[in-house]
Amino acid sequence: MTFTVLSVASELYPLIKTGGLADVAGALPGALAAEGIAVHSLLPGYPAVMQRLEQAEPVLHWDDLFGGPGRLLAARAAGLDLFVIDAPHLYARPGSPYAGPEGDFRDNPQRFAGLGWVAAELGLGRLSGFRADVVHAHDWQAGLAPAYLHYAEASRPGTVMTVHNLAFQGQCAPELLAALRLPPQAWAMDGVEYYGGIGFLKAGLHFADRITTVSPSYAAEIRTEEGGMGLGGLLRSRAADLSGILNGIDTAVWNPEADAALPGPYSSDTLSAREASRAALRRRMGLAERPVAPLLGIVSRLSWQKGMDAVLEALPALLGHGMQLAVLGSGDPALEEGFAAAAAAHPGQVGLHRGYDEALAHLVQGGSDALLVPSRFEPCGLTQLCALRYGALPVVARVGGLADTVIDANEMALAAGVGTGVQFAAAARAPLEAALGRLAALWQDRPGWQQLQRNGMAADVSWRRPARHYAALYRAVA
Ligand SMILES: Nc1ncnc2c1ncn2[C@@H]1O[C@H](COP(=O)(O)OP(=O)(O)O[C@H]2O[C@H](CO)[C@@H](O)[C@H](O)[C@H]2O)[C@@H](O)[C@H]1O
Repeated sequence: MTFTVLSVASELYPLIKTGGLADVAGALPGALAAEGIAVHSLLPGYPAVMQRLEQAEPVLHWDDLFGGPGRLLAARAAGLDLFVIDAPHLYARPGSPYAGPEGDFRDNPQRFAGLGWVAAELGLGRLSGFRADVVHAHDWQAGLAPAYLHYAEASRPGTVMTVHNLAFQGQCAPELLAALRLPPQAWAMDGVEYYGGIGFLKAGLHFADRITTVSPSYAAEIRTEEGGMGLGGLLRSRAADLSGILNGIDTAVWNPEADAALPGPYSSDTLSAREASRAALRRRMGLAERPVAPLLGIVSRLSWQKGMDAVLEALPALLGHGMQLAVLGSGDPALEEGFAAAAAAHPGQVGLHRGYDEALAHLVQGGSDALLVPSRFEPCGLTQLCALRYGALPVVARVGGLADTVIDANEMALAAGVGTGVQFAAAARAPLEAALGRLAALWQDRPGWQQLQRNGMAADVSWRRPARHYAALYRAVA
């Protein structure tokens, strides 16, 4: 019989995406198919999702799904097998899946309890003809699924909880316990209680059979007091069940040899053809033609996590090396303003595109000489993987998945011919400045630089290896 996994996530590329979670949830099913694992993805029926469904068929109905009627649709879209929760009172809101103009939706606890509860229903076999061997919950939005499955006190599938970002934990008031269909005994340290409230991620981390996060280094970091962000103790107590599995990227979506967002294709054998992408990026970002020093790119949420304040602080040093900066991002208004001011003060040298633009993200990867990722913490990071594949040298903070995926071009690595980028100590001005100095020195040796590009482009950043790890984990918990 086919081994089946129910993947539960609040985002799924290409249907709905605010960050890397969507990329992972969208790419893993295809990669797992090669391992003989069939994945069905459960997600909320936001308008953007409902519009894209093919062959949607109602298969379950509830009169009261956390405040209104709901249906479960079995559907396909973008080559994925989906279960979509059609519950307009919870999900029929345009824009972000989490927030409106006034901030986070106040009923997010009910909205994502709905996601976890339907996951548990499916896991418990309520839909005839569907049986999951494993329920895989991603991030806090799916965190209650393992709790509902536990409290059902019935035969249940294995459960896996994956942390994509420990900073987002999903908490709500204790008074909601009954409204969220959690039994009274759930109100305990040994249950969903978390610092006096109900913790969605805490619940998932407590009840899931296995916990994963998206890199081995982050798996170690989150067991520390500081990296644990309040959950370090729990994660230490579950250390035996916690592992890190690196993310991959979809190498069909991210392929410089066939990318419609680039002016032309290139490969590691035809690096000179990359020039056209660099010229296009310069035009797009209003940057001067200036081949004397590397053009640095950023594709990022502009946030504290991503260390973008350090980039602004190190900007004089960056410009002092003659480097240029092309920034694609949005987020924290103060940081957006900071980069806008920098672009205004240094026309032709600093370019900014505020907002989210998928095609431009590809052009930044294809046109930059190096990609800056100075995160304070980074569970895995996907943009540095894209950079490796596109021949942009990743310049990354030595944290989490950035430390695990980029080989620092230090002397030994250069001598061994294995470097792929530059690492530096943390998201602070001085180490970043030092890293820029090293980058400028590497740039002086053009054949050496091209070797680093080729090393990066030869790295396997696909989902092949990670999918094997997930498959082994699933089979171990089923
Ligand atoms: N302005 C913009 N325009 C277009 N595209 C943009 C963009 N800004 C960001 N992106 C894209 O959004 C994704 C961001 O993914 P990341 O993994 O880098 O970070 P994120 O913090 O969202 O994910 C969290 O989950 C993922 C998945 O596990 C972890 O890798 C990560 O460390 C963790 O913080 C990438 O695909 C990137 O190209």
